[in-house]
Amino acid sequence: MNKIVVVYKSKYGSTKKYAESISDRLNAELFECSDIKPDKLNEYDTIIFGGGLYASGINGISLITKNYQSIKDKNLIVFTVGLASTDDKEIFIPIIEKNFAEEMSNNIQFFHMRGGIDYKKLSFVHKPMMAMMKKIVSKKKEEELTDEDKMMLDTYGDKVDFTDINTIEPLVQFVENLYNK
Ligand SMILES: Cc1cc2nc3c(=O)[nH]c(=O)nc-3n(C[C@H](O)[C@H](O)[C@H](O)COP(=O)(O)O)c2cc1C
Repeated sequence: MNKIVVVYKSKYGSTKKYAESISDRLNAELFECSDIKPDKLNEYDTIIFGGGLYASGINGISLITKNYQSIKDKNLIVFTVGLASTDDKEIFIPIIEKNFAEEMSNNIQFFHMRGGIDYKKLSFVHKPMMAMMKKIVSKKKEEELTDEDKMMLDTYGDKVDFTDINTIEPLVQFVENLYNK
């Protein structure tokens, strides 16, 4: 019997929302990252991991990278959730390069979804981080600003929610195709 698991790490809830919908659609078991022991991953033949983006790091991704050798023969899927627009997939190349060794990134299927931010709810660690990022970006010349920088400056201090559950569809179809071959 084929088994699928969805594991997620979510600080403010966007990644959790996507992970729950993906597990519903695929009839997959669902775990918050800290509720699953690495050994348990061996029970599944498809592992879907989702994590929020924090300063280009993927929250919780060490579950996959640290245990890669024992899970590398499985279907591995990682989805990220961040504020940045997902229209241009090129912007995720440096994020993948930062988080994974080349062998891993060649063997993992990636998907990117959009999250949100509510500055009022940021933790005591994240609030000054965002203030620092704003300070750095504000010093850039207009022509040096990336789309991501502009979006951050436009939404700084506010509450924005770009989550769109329909954007799980490519991931869901990818996994369904694995089983319909
Ligand atoms: C300190 C901090 C750093 C962030 N860095 C990034 C980033 O590098 N790229 C990005 O797209 N979004 C970034 N975000 C936005 C989060 O990824 C976004 O809020 C996402 O919805 C978080 O998902 P979660 O609530 O499931 O953890 C950052 C947010 C905070 C608070």
